Amino acid sequence: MSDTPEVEPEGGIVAELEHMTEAERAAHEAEVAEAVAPDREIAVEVGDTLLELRDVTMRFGGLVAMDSVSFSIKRGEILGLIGPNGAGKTTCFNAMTGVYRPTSGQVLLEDRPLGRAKRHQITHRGIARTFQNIRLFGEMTALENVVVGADARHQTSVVGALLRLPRHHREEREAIDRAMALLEFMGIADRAADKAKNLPYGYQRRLEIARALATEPKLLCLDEPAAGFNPAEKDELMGLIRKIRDDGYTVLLIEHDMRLVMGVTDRIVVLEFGKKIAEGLPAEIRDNPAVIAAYLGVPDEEDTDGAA
Ligand SMILES: Nc1ncnc2c1ncn2[C@@H]1O[C@H](COP(=O)(O)OP(=O)(O)OP(=O)(O)O)[C@@H](O)[C@H]1O
Repeated sequence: MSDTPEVEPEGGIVAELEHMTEAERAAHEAEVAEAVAPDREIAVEVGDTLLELRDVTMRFGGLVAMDSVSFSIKRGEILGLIGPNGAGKTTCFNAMTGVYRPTSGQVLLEDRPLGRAKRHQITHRGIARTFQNIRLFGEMTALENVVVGADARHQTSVVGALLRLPRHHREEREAIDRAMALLEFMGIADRAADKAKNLPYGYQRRLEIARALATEPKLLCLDEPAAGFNPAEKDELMGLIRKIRDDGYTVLLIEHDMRLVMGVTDRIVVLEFGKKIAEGLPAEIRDNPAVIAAYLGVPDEEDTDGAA
């Protein structure tokens, strides 16, 4: 982030796409997918535990936002984290990403406790997240926002950047190429050169995801990515989340829209008043009496959407 380059999108990539044959386009899409998931061996180990919460408790004064919560996320899965408002879902993300340190209990990534690791160290270890309220650099272009995300992975030092050493140049070029591939993967490459603040809302949400992916995370945590979306946009987002997983990423999803959650997740963990009340396959969760009771009297998602 010390030396954010002036970033120009690759010459006419979107225009080029329009003139491609079907075969050329398929080959190009495969290239994009390859660029988006550079660490393909992650897919080989699908099923191992990637992240584990062990009896995590999070207190704020007298309020217990998480009460001895335990669950794990397996590599290659899409895990849903649901629960009524105030159940502790975002607190759970915050405890996993170094925003808060658990009052007690442990978060382990690949069997190693996160311990006292700071946010940037946790990003380096492989956890990336988006936020309920969009947090982009509004004055930067879409492409620059993603390049800044990729900066978290750079090897070169500040001195290297200041002296414009060849290694710095190479990394800068690679970061721009990968950022462009990420924008394309998320379907927003046509606005790469626009300032983030001028992008339509749906583009901003997808840009947040592209930026999180730029850090090459082992685990991508999405906090209500469909907030404010209409049904068609939600369907598109479901497709994107599946595509991200199919590219070898593991996804943890907080979402209020039950149709989206049931339609895209492999497993679901349910919180209520800071406690885990259920865990299982979407069909099991849908029929679980404790879950149904937790949601009774809670406004329908159609009413709460857009409020985030
Ligand atoms: N920094 C904080 N200080 C005090 N209380 C907090 C803090 N962060 C969260 N809480 C409280 O912890 C509880 C859980 O909040 P959290 O935001 O995790 O719920 P949530 O399940 O994400 O809710 P929503 O669906 O509304 O986003 C709430 O009662 C909230 O007020």
